[in-house]
Amino acid sequence: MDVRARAPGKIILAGEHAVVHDTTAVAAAIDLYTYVSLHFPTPSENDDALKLHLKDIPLEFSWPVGRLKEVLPELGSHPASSPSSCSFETIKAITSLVEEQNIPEANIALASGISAFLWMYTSIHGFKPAKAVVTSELPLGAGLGSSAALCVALSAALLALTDYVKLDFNHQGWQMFGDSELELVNKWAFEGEKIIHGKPSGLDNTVSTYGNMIKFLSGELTRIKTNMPIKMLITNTKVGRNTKTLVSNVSDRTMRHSSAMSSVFNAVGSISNELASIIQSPVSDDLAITKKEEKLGELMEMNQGLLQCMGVSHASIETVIRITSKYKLSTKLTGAGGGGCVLTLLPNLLSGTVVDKVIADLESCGFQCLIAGIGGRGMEISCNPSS
Ligand SMILES: Nc1ncnc2c1ncn2[C@@H]1O[C@H](COP(=O)(O)OP(=O)(O)O)[C@@H](O)[C@H]1O
Ligand SMILES: C[C@@](O)(CCOP(=O)(O)O)CC(=O)O
Ligand SMILES: [Mg+2]
Repeated sequence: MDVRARAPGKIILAGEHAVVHDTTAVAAAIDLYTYVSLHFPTPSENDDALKLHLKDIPLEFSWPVGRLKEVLPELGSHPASSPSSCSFETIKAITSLVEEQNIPEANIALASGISAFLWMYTSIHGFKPAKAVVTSELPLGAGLGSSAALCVALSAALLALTDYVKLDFNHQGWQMFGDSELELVNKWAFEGEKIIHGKPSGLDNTVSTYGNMIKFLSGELTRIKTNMPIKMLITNTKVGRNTKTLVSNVSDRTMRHSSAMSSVFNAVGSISNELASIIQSPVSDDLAITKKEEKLGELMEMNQGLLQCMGVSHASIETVIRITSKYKLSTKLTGAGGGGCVLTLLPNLLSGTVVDKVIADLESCGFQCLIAGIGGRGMEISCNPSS
């Protein structure tokens, strides 16, 4: 039996980092996905290994199940219905299993994703031989939530082949999970994110699981119904960064200046709440939309100022801000910052010619632009992967 799961990336419209410190953030799924296929070998295949194929890189890893049993003896007996955190000892054991695979130095950032795979796989399926294949349309480590999309797609594919999920195996194409199943997927994905991010808020895995646009506060989501079309230009500065380090740098700054940082986080929370209410309030005509867009743009600029205050902006991000401000457009970083991707609000009445000019200007600096659909589908599963 094979399954294929997909989970979307995301953009954060307001509230990254502050959300880790328990303030509100607003995020939306985007129509770029990570896909995970899972195959259990039949007895005739005579395969006694757990295999992971990262197809886009491309890299393949293989662990004989005997080796997994030897290094992770206490795993494999845990019920998949109650997600648990990876202990310090287990993460050390998993790290040694990953190191044995001799990942090329250029791809070493993948180690945490591979560790998350090993933890989630062995926690849910124990030492059963299998092959997982991962592909992604998302840039990795660029602020669009590739880590969460990987964990959600993995969690969904793994759970789909347990008794905890009821699937329609005759269904052609993508199907959704029920509410309690989605909740379980999200919880396991959060455990995977912890291995990659250290201290995630849970925002990224939640929006990737449920899709749409959400407001998120202290682990709780509220769905947002948008009452206006929102178009964002996503610019990838192509400056590599790592969410775990950036989140930990912000926490260190918070330790040093707790009162000042708490005011910064509060201000971000107010921005997220105002942004969410603007998006949800009814609109009568184009003029009303333009007025709302002006407010949204201003809030994005304010949020960017506070992210700069947290120490997570970057020269490349400032360059995008400078270029887009020539066209009177508002820009903020999205995700953990330090490089990665940047959002620019594109007003609905902005002409295509101007958009083309902005993109040409940005791309002439070596950046890469894309316009993704916002607020779409969450995690889905296909039981007929070839269809
Ligand atoms: N398709 C994938 N295959 C393997 N690892 C992945 C994949 N997607 C994400 N990861 C893991 O997540 C890390 C990037 O996560 P992170 O730094 O949080 O940035 P972001 O989530 O914004 O892309 C990668 O370095 C890798 O360890
Ligand atoms: C910085 C943060 O708010 C978002 C990180 O997103 P990303 O991994 O950069 O896509 C961290 C979090 O919410 O866990
Ligand atoms: Mg991430």
